Parts: sequence; C-alpha cells; structure tokens
Amino acid sequence: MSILIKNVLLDESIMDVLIQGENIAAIGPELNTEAATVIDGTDKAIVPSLINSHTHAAMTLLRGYADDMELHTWLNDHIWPMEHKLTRDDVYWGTRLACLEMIKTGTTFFCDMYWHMPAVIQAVEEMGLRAMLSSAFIDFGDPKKADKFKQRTTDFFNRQNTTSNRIQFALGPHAIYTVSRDSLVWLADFARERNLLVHIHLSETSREVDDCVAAHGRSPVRYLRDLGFLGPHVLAAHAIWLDDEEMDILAEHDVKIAHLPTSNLKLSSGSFPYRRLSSRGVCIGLGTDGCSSNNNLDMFEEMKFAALARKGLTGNPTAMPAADAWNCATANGARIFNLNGGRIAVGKIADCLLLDLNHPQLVPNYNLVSNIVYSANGDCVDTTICAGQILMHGRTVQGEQEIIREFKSRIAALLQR
Ligand SMILES: CSC[C@H]1O[C@@H](n2cnc3c(O)ncnc32)[C@H](O)[C@@H]1O
Ligand SMILES: [Zn+2]
Repeated sequence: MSILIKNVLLDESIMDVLIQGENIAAIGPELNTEAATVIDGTDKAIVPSLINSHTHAAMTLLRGYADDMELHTWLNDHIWPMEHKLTRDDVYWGTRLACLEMIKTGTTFFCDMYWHMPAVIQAVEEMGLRAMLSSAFIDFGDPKKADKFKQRTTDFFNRQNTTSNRIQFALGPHAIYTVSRDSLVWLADFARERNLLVHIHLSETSREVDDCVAAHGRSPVRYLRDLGFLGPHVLAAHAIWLDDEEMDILAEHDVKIAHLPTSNLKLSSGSFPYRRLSSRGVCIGLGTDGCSSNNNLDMFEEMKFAALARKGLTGNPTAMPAADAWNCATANGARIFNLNGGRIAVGKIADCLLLDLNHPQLVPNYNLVSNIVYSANGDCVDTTICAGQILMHGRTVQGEQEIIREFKSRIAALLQR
C-alpha cells in the first residue's frame, strides 16, 4: 500500500511525501512516482501525529461522572466503585470510543493503564492505532491479592497477546500507595528480566508524599530508589511533588515522565516542576490522563494547557514556550516509547497528520507551531495516518456512528447495574 501526498506544507516548503508500507519513503518538491492512493495536500500541513504518554482510555465510560474534587476522594468514593462494575465489553467499547476520539484529534499512539487488557488489545487492533498497554497491578498491601496479580502478570507476559506490531506491553503498578513494597520489588525484577517498561503514577499529590514519609520514612522517589525500582525503563506519571534531590535522582536514573497538565489542574494536584526537570535532562512526554479527570483526549488542548499552566503558575511567560509543548507531545513521546517517529523525515514511521490550513483557527499562519499549541484544537486535523494506514480523511472515520451507538448502549446497561 502506498500513499502519495502532493503539494503539502512541510516546515516552510511545499513538498510531495511518499508513504510506502508503514514508513515515509521519499520527500521532495515534486516526486515523479505512482501510488495506490494520491491525496491533494494543497492548503494542508503535514506534521507528526501526537503521542499521548499517559491515559486510561476506557475511562471515556466515566467522562463527567465525578468532577470537582481532589484525587483521593475522586478515586475512593466515585471512580473505583464504578470501575468495579465494568465488564470486558464496557472496556472494549470505552476503548473504541477513546480511539475514535484520538483519531479525530490527531493522536496515533497512547500509553494506557487499565483493566480487562484483552478488551483493550482488541479495540486497539481494530482501530488501527499504536499503543503501549500496561497490565494493571494493585494489591492494596494484601498478600493474597499480590499473589493473584503476580500470577496474572506472569501468565499475561508468557502468552502471545497480539500479533500486531503496533502494540507493545508494559507493567502497570498503579502507585506506591496501592502496591506493596514486596510487589514493587517483584515487578522491578520482572521488568529487568523481560526488558519491559514500567508505568506508575508517582508523587501526584502532597498527601501521597506525606503518607509515604509516615509509612516508609522517606519520600516516594527515595522509596522507589531504595527498592531498586528506578531506571531508564520507568515511566512516572505526574511527578509533581519533588524536591531538588529527588529531581537529581530521577535524572540520574534516566526515569521518563508523563506530564498531565489538565488532570493536575482539574484535581488541584499541584504544579509540575517542568523547568527544573527539563534543565536536568529528564525526558518529559505529555498526556491527558483518563476522561474523568480531563475530560477529553484532545492532545492539542493538552499542549495549550501545559504551556499556559506553566506561565500562570510560575508568573513567567517564557516558562514553557510553544516549541517545548510541541516537542513533549511528539519527539519526546517517540523517545520514551522507542518509536522511530515524532517527526516527518524519510525512513521514519508514517504516523502523521494533515492539518487544514483553511480552518479559521489556523489562519494566518505566521508560525505553525504557535498556531498548533495556542490556537488549534483537534478539529483542525483533516487526515490522520498511522503505520501507513489512513484512519481519517476529510474528518471521516469508518464506523464512527456504530461506535457511538454501541458505546451509549453500554452506558445505559452500566447505569442499570
Ligand atoms: C490500574 S488501572 C489504572 C487505575 O488508575 C486510576 N486513575 C485514573 N487517573 C488516576 C490518577 O490521576 N491518579 C491515580 N489513579 C488514577 C483509574 O481509575 C484506574 O483504576
Ligand atoms: Zn493516570
């Protein structure tokens, strides 16, 4: 399968871009070649598609279900009781709706952590996206639950769960307050033996830090370091409440971070120390978190919130320039998940977007990155391509109506339980 995109804006120039198979095969001012599909790129810009570094996709099922409260009340009193009722089919349709929303807003890769993993895998396979899927682990300090999750994790990684090369798997210990010390050590060893990424919520609230100091005599980052948990394969979601030494520890261990500005603002979790981490060389990706703490999956909004929150919370308008927000959502995400993408160049994976340069929010076009971060939203995406497959063209995604219909019927059934 080949796609030729003619006369498209790439950086400052009008180019033709040829996609062959899953990769970008050629770029030039006028490519003299044939292709199975030809797209007119006039008045479109080609950019890399967006990388959502941390989400819980099926939480589309809980969009708007519990708002305007802090994390622990939100989780304990509202989200977890409701998640208890979710079936495999709920998660399947919740993830399909999430994938639809991501395709429509220009995201082609997401890092997920959720329940009912086979349902998530099936949804991602069918929707054509790429994903890193983290197998959830929560034992609440109960040895019986710990044994069950260890067995479930071992079985999961001993099976072939997919034949798709678009899907990778990670370990997903939820957080230090929901996973016992023994299990964290077990997971650290398991990750090293099998060369897996470990994805964990970390230092999200001041309460998490206070509770950790009370229980373990040290802060969350020091606790994980002392357990031998930290390393370049660790992805920490949030990482807000850090002192200088903890930032040094994260940098020394080359821990990766998913920054989740909307979730942090909505749950009033705290202010992310972007400059102090990035100046230490820590690789920071951007994510939405789930749809109950955001409440959507639009990474364009996320870039804007990231840049604006930094300025508002620090009083410094240079705190996170547009180019930094863009890099977090593209090249940094590619580095975290080991994707040969994050930019448009020959040999890179064909994960890209065509933005509609006639969309009112993209005119005039003095600076495309400025427009993308501060003006655009997901509606400015005309075409979404992942692994050389066109998932949306002219804002049409195949099967969209069926997904919305089935999703709504799952919600009706869920409310009867
Ligand atoms: C183990 S599956 C993932 C688990 O995480 C919950 N969750 C969603 N958002 C957050 C957050 O910001 N901090 C901590 N936990 C969160 C989600 O509801 C699932 O139960
Ligand atoms: Zn989360």
